[in-house]
Amino acid sequence: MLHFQNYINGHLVPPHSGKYLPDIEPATGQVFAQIPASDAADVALAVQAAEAALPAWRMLPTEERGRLLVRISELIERDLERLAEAESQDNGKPVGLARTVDIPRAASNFAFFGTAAQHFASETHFQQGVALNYTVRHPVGIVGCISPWNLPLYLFTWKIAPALAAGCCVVAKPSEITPYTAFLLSELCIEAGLPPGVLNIVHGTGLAAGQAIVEHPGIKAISFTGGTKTGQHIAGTAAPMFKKLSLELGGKNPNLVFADCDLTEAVATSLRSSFSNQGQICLCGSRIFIERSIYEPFKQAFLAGVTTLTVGDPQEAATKQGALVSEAHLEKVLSYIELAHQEGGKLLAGGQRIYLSGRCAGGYFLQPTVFEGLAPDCRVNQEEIFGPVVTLTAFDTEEQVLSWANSTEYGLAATIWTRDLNRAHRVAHALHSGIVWVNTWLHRDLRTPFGGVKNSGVGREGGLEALRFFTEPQNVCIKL
Ligand SMILES: NC(=O)C1=CN([C@@H]2O[C@H](COP(=O)(O)OP(=O)(O)OC[C@H]3O[C@@H](n4cnc5c(N)ncnc54)[C@H](O)[C@@H]3O)[C@@H](O)[C@H]2O)C=CC1
Ligand SMILES: O=C(O)/C=C/C=C(\O)C(=O)O
Repeated sequence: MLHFQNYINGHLVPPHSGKYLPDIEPATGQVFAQIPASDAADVALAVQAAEAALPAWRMLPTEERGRLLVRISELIERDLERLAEAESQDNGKPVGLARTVDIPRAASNFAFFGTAAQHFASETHFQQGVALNYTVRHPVGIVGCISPWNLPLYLFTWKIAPALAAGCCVVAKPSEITPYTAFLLSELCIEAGLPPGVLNIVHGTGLAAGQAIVEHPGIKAISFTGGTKTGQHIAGTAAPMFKKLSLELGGKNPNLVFADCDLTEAVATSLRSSFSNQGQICLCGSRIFIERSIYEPFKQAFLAGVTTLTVGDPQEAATKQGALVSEAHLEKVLSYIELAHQEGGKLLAGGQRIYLSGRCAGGYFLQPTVFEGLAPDCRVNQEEIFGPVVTLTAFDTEEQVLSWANSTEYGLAATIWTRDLNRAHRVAHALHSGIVWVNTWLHRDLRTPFGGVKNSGVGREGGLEALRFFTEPQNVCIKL
């Protein structure tokens, strides 16, 4: 049985309470590790360590901070295979996905922000003969980074790397459901020579460790990715304390397929945007709207594609769909499948839990599921399911599909499939969505602003936006 520890003040330490929580492998349903059940006492120690480390870290030349981040990135690349296997075991995702997407992206996050900070310039405002204003961007101080279970190391490092690059010290908490790679990261930070206290990783539940991070008065900003309800709760605690907040929350993303698209490409990418990571990505396109004249050909090709998505042991190379992250999450997704039936949906594919044999007999597997015939305003088409369940709906006009696409409380990402450039721009601008992809999906350039509107969040991550979030601008005005 593995035993993970907290990473506080440069050391791997047990939780103050001495208590541990079980970490379950979703593919088997078996406990494979114990994780610290940390609480406010551990968070207080982490903040103390961060406070001690902050003066030296913020004064370190940007290039030197960058060198350390690039070193961590290199160590992640060196350990790619081990990290990918750990991620797959902890999360249930196919190991091939962890190897090609999750872990390389975690390495890129550190390499990108290690160098991006060196290109982060501040503004001057010159009034001829009157005054010169210049802006200095100071690190916010100690910041809290709280991440979810769906892309564990990918999203954990997406927050930590810019915070460190900006000169902040960090108290971070990975999801208690997928803590493994965050623990391995602490070992790599020690090996890289990151000064003690600069990054502290506290494991435990949201209610104990997470809440303590949000409530600690020494922590000046919170960067959070997770469920919209949790984000709302965090904002309720942090906003009255005047903490800076970056919230990346849920999505119910529309995928708009126009008749003039490249159908083969649209189908292939829609299969990915529907079912990658078992549909557990906030960017997945769970509502597919297809122009009526190509509805049938799209549907037939899409359903043929679904039959190729082998569900199986995440460790096996042939597996395209692994396990859902937990039994509770599987139950939640199954309850939406039941709801889809009640709301009058016609099941086109999947819809059932899968019971594998052998090693994975106790795992949380679900068939990729497709419905049609559901009203755009029904609960299944309005609420975030966060699993391998999508709906197909035919539309007649651009106006109609836009009103359906914009009809949810979310506004994270949207995809448009068309060869008409004018339409692509027009529809993109009319979508209430932080991110719009045209003829692609999850094409990422780490310099771009990342985040949503409406209940999908507050603020933006990525590139300069992240560096701005982790710094406070100070204006200095000199009379000329
Ligand atoms: N936007 C996204 O990408 C994600 C959305 N979700 C959605 O949220 C639903 C619930 O999933 P959960 O695992 O419960 O996600 P969650 O939002 O509860 O968990 C995300 C992180 O927040 C922490 N947390 C929970 N309560 C907290 C609190 N009071 N203070 C501080 N930190 C806290 C958790 O420990 C975890 O590290 C999912 O079914 C899915 O619909 C879940 C994960 C990611
Ligand atoms: O930054 C990305 O490329 C993806 C981010 C995905 C999420 O925030 C999510 O699924 O929660």
